[in-house]
Amino acid sequence: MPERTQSLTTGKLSADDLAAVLAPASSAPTGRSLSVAGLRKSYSGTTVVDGVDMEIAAGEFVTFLGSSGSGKTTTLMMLAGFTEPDSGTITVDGRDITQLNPGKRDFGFVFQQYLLFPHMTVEENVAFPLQLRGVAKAEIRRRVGETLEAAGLSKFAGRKPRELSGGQQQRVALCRVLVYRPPIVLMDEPLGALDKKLRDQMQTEIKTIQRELGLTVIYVTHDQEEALVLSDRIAIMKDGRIEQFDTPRGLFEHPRTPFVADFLGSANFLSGTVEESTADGCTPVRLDTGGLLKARAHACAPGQQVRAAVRPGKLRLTGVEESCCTGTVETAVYVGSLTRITVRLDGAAADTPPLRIETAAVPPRVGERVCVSADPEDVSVFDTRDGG
Ligand SMILES: Nc1ncnc2c1ncn2[C@@H]1O[C@H](COP(=O)(O)OP(=O)(O)OP(=O)(O)O)[C@@H](O)[C@H]1O
Repeated sequence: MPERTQSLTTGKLSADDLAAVLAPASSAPTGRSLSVAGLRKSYSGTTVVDGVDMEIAAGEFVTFLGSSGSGKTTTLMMLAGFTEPDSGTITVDGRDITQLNPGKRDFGFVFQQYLLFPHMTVEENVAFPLQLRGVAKAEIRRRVGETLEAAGLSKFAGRKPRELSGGQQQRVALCRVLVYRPPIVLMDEPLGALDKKLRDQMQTEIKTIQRELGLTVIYVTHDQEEALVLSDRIAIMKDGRIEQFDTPRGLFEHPRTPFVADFLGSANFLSGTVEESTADGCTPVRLDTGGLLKARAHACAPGQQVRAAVRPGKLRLTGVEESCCTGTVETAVYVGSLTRITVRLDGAAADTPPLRIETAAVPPRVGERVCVSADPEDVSVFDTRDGG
């Protein structure tokens, strides 16, 4: 059965179909590059966006990820032109658009609230942006028809938004943006109101459409998994600043701050003092508890107070080696594909949290003596003076 027929019979959006319908004749990416420099915003004397700088390439999928109140939406609203920055510049393909009103920017927007016009049918909603742009009636009919068909929404064309499910409404909202092929699409928690299963499905669809059309997408979420699935790069935001702007792998494997190490996934933090570097180029850290943990090469001097960070899945339970830390297993909980273990290191103060370890190997028993180590490449070191 051809894919399009399949998508219609299942009633699901076929991302490939939608991309094929909307793709421009040329194979060049439709997305534009975006550059942000020194973006700031305060409300009543409180700075909520504090000097955001970033370069986003044409066709890139970039996500702002951070906890509530970290300034994600305010930054997005400044890019959109709905919020005026106190200072800073925004350029698209080298053209300064900082003072341009939102309508003139020609960006596409998809929000958590679908913001469909309730008095208009699905068809009228999707046609609206083309009417605004003065597209000829016959062309509007053709494009709207094709877009709705590809999205598996043709049979709902005459319905009002209130007669659709949440997922269907969000698909209409997506169609309404993609129908006019904006060079940059801004999305603020667009899947936030959908249940987990639908969210997972729509993530894949959004990613396929973005990639195939070469759209530049800037996305806001506080859902880590969603950010990892969708993004080429993620900007981790904290207190109005970008803590790190990097690929998902870069953030996971080379976090530049303790906040990033702990925010994405989670990390064990161990205080210690740097010892003389060894011939293998690693940074040995003598933990306050007494054990030795080797970290990857890091610019720090012997005697420096640091915190070493290592993810639960990267700690190994081994026999006694030179660079390991001994301790006792406190808990071991089987959770399906792996076992979550906590280990109290010898010498650890009673009020320090135990080490968290995840292993797919046969787990030790509670009360068993173990030796904990890690590949130095998986151990990050942060200077305590930098909040580490
Ligand atoms: N119009 C406004 N007037 C006053 N304060 C505001 C305004 N808009 C946002 N803020 C404040 O700015 C800070 C950042 O808000 P913003 O909505 O950008 O955060 P966010 O990271 O998107 O959070 P969330 O995930 O909860 O949406 C918050 O403390 C918020 O209360």
